[in-house]
Amino acid sequence: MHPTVIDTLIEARWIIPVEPSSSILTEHAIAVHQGVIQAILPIPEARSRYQPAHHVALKQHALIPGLINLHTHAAMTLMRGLADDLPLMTWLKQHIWPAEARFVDARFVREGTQLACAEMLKGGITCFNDMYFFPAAAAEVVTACGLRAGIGLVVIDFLSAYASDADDYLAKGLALRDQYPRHPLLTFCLAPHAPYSVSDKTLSKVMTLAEQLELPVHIHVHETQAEIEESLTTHGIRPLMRLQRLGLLGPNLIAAHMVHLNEDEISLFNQYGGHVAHCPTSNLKLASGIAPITTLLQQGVNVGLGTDGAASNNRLDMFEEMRLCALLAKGFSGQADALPAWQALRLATLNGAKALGLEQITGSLVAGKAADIVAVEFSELELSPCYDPVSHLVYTAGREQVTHVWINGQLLLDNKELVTLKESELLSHAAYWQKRLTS
Ligand SMILES: CSC[C@H]1O[C@@H](n2cnc3c(O)ncnc32)[C@H](O)[C@@H]1O
Ligand SMILES: [Zn+2]
Repeated sequence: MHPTVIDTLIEARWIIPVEPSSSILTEHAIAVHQGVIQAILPIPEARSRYQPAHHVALKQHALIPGLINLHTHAAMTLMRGLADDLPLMTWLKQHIWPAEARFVDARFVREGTQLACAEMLKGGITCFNDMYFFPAAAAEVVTACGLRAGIGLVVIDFLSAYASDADDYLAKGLALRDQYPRHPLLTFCLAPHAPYSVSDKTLSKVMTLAEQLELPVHIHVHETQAEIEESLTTHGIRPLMRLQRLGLLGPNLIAAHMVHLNEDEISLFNQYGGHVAHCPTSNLKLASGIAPITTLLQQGVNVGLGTDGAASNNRLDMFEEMRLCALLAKGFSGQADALPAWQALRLATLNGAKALGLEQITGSLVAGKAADIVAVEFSELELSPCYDPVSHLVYTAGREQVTHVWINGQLLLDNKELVTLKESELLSHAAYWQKRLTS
């Protein structure tokens, strides 16, 4: 029988598909053609069955599904370290929002998002769920770099350089979505910033549009105790109940943070089938608290992982989020098995894909899904010996060990070198913005 011609054959010491079972395949290869995983086979069988245009043999590596950053503000890389060691509301109102009012324009978002894409690619992130001003600039960057993204059609009830009022934000967002019909890498979410910054009237419009256009809704919710107290004072009701009253709870909701929740709220959120973007580092750094992830997972809520923006994390590093979420769940519950390594890996991959409605496309390595693949090298001293590669991935490895990244079958990180972005250009953009933000 003649071998089948394919684009790429990637051989590795281990393949960790994440689905359908928690199995680890040893000395296997992934056959990729036209952006799609064709098969995962033992290396000798793959070699005889396929004739690849590109053959990549990764002898000391594990292949994992691309990591999915379920909540970020990519362009905020340009504000990393601008204001640290502050609680959320002081950080936002006294530092970040004034800086955004002065400096954020389409160029800021383009160059900040490029910087974020570079950092995320180098750390094995293949897909991110973004929420920021000038989303057209982010969409342009994402498509040029070849990442996958959920672009937030942001709306907030204040004037910015991007839009004048809620209707203007929504009109601009919908026009952007119309520019990318059925794009292979871009999806769109309606992104009302938070219950405290978006009025009932605007949230109702978001709900109607989400239903009409079948769009997910991405929003910050119950991030701090102060948010809940302010809502009780202003609306006489907790934010989550307000979202329920406005019809926003449901399987299309991606709720970022969800730190302060009572038992009734967890059960209500679960009944509606919403998704949580857990951001453990940002929640610690802004002193917001620790989200009750073990309880959410026990109830059956789909929980993914996010970094939040680089100005509140300060890294866009999903290896760190995996490790931290597993450790916090143990410490918080007093149970060492509260969130095992396998589950942390699932949160960072398949659960993120589910939240974005992309579970048929990405989040695991199975035939028929897009080839969103990350290679992690295991030859460092601290990764030897290796009894369990998933244990090392979550508890020991870091983004420094990521060597190759494919998205939709396209090689975007080749032996730690970015293929579609120039690091020297990114550094000069960063220097430009540093000068502007400090002048
Ligand atoms: C209107 S664009 C998005 C908006 O969100 C701000 N932001 C960044 N991180 C957080 C966070 O953790 N909670 C709330 N808001 C956040 C960002 O600065 C933009 O203004
Ligand atoms: Zn955020």
